Amino acid sequence: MLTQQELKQNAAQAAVDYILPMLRTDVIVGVGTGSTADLFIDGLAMHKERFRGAVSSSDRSSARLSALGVRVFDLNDVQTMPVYVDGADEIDAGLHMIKGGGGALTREKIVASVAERFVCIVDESKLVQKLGRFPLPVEVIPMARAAVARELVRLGGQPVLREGFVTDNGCEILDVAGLAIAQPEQLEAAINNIPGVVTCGLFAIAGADIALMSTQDGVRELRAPR
Ligand SMILES: O=C(CO)[C@H](O)[C@H](O)COP(=O)(O)O
Repeated sequence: MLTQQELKQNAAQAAVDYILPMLRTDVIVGVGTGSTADLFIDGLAMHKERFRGAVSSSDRSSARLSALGVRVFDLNDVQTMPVYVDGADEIDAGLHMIKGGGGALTREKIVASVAERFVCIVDESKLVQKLGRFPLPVEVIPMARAAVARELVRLGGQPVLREGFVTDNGCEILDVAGLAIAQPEQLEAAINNIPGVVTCGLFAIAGADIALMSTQDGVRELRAPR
């Protein structure tokens, strides 16, 4: 029986194997944030001579990449990336995700939007029939925290401020429990439209293109049905 850590390691290694054919000395790789992404960074860094560098979605991942000798680029200096690799807190069969457990959701959405392909690395515990068991992180401008929270209650959620946490963008996170996420694209748009919301952790309008999901029987490749 593989532990969750071993499952994460297998998903991360599968992503390294998946992107190896894309690496060239002018290629920049998009890199996510979290414990699974950390394992991907460690594996990726072993091939650092084969690609130019990385754009990361958090100060934490940038520090890990730099410490392992991978050059970290500012997204403003990068026009294209073949791939963005990141974990998720939940993923459904349509490859819609909830992300932001680590608080990096906004930069994750930005870097992913520039990359040609989003490869999600998860262990099978993250696969759900319907998103919403994991409280949805919503990054908010601090002065709008209470106003946004009232709107989230109107949408049926129970927002809780992530105490003592400030994002890399100097903002706050509301973790919203109790949302029935029947239509993830519509809910993502509705929440992102609330004044004061920087972004929400639903990645549904643009979900993952491929998920490498590790199971007790090996890594399964899931593709978005679009
Ligand atoms: O969205 C994220 C961070 O903001 C992570 O991808 C998500 O929280 C999954 O993390 P882990 O791989 O540690 O389970």
